[in-house]
Amino acid sequence: MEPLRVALLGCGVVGGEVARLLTSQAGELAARVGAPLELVGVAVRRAGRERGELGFDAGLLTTDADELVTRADVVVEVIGGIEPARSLVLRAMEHGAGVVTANKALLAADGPTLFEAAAKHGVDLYYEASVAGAIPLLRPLRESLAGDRVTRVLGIVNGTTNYVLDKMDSTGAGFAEAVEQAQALGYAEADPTADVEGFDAAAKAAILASLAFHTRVSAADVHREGITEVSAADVRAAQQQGCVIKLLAICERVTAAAGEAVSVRVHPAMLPLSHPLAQVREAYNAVYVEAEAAGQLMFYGPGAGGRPTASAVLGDVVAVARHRVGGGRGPGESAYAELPVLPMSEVVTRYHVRLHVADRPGVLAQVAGVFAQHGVSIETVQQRQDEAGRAVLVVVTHAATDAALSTTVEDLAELDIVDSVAGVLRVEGGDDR
Ligand SMILES: NC(=O)C1=CN([C@@H]2O[C@H](COP(=O)(O)OP(=O)(O)OC[C@H]3O[C@@H](n4cnc5c(N)ncnc54)[C@H](O)[C@@H]3O)[C@@H](O)[C@H]2O)C=CC1
Ligand SMILES: N[C@@H](CC=O)C(=O)O
Ligand code: NA
Repeated sequence: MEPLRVALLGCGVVGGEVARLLTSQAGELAARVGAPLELVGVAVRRAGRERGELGFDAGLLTTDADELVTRADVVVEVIGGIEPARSLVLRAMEHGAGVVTANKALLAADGPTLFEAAAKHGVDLYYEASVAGAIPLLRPLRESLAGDRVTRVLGIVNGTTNYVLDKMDSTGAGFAEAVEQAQALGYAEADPTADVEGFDAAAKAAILASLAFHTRVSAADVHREGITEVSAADVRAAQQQGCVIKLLAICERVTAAAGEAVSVRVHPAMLPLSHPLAQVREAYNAVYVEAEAAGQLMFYGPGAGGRPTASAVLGDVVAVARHRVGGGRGPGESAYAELPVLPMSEVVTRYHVRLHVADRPGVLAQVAGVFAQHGVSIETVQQRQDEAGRAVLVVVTHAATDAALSTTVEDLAELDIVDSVAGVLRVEGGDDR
């Protein structure tokens, strides 16, 4: 059988490992595909850079990615970002190549353009590595659950922020120090702002919601909050409550006034220690998928890092290559449901509110009154003293709309007896969620 030509775009953390695995496992991959996979070129940004041990012939390096994509059967895009990745992927498809990408930013920004191009040119588009690294998650959603009705996807989908929050919680590490460690371990994006500000998780949430609900959801549709506002005091407050703070991606099918809709959000949230997601450490990811017939499924594993991510990329390369050998194509875009995306203000959540208050009679009644005015029911209230001897009131609410909760907090801040709102965090994983 003629070899299948594989072109690799990008040779960084993920690309370097993809090249190594393609070369070191060549024999087994050929047996699984039914034809050898021949690495025909590796596009890099700069020629002549010191790259250490490559694991493949240095003569394959090229700075002409435009040319490389015209002479491949399978193009692997692991450059990241929107351009030139998008133009290269589209050019590869025009020239008849199947595409494998790990690029969630591109898929969440302009997925429909890529799917339409793949359909037009009759080629595959696979992207398992784009969400939750090595964990097989997109293929289960695209294929295994295609006969079911998914109602909810909830999980930790960013390794860097989970690593940072875990280190802050377990070792008391500072935020900046933990981010640097995550970068050194190859978990963070080229610009770690994408991780800590929640952009990476929001892109992944958009991809998950699109697949789960057969609806186009882009990154711009996702309510996004990162972890930069999470303080050491928040982490301690969560611990006092028997909780941890995690950055969660939550995609839900909801019934709104106007009919069925989806809500898609990424934000830090307190989770009780008894919740399985609370036990997810370091850069691991874990995602719950709830479907009407299947019930609750959980996917867990390494969500970031060069080698685990390369595993998912290689799995996709094998899938595309098998189609080239045996015929057939992977699933295309499924967006027939066209459900509207619910604004965050209408989403139902719970809050944990920490207030620095005057320590005198009547304070509790005034605070409770503000919650009542907004129709927000209180689950628990505790008063304690912080390290500086100030009175701290900790209120945990029942579920209410996000709009009601945020106006409640605004009005609390206006009360004379409230010195400051010390922290506000959403709470997930309780009995009513
Ligand atoms: N690192 C990880 O844990 C994971 C990364 N990903 C995704 O994989 C992709 C790659 O990520 P990393 O390997 O971590 O990034 P990286 O920054 O280590 O590698 C990207 C490489 O592409 C090169 N590049 C930039 N422009 C180029 C161009 N025009 N032509 C050729 N090469 C060019 C850069 O010089 C760099 O070496 C991104 O889309 C990222 O979001 C997905 C899952 C996990
Ligand atoms: N930067 C990302 C890499 C994987 O997608 C993360 O930290 O999860
Ligand atoms: Na994955």
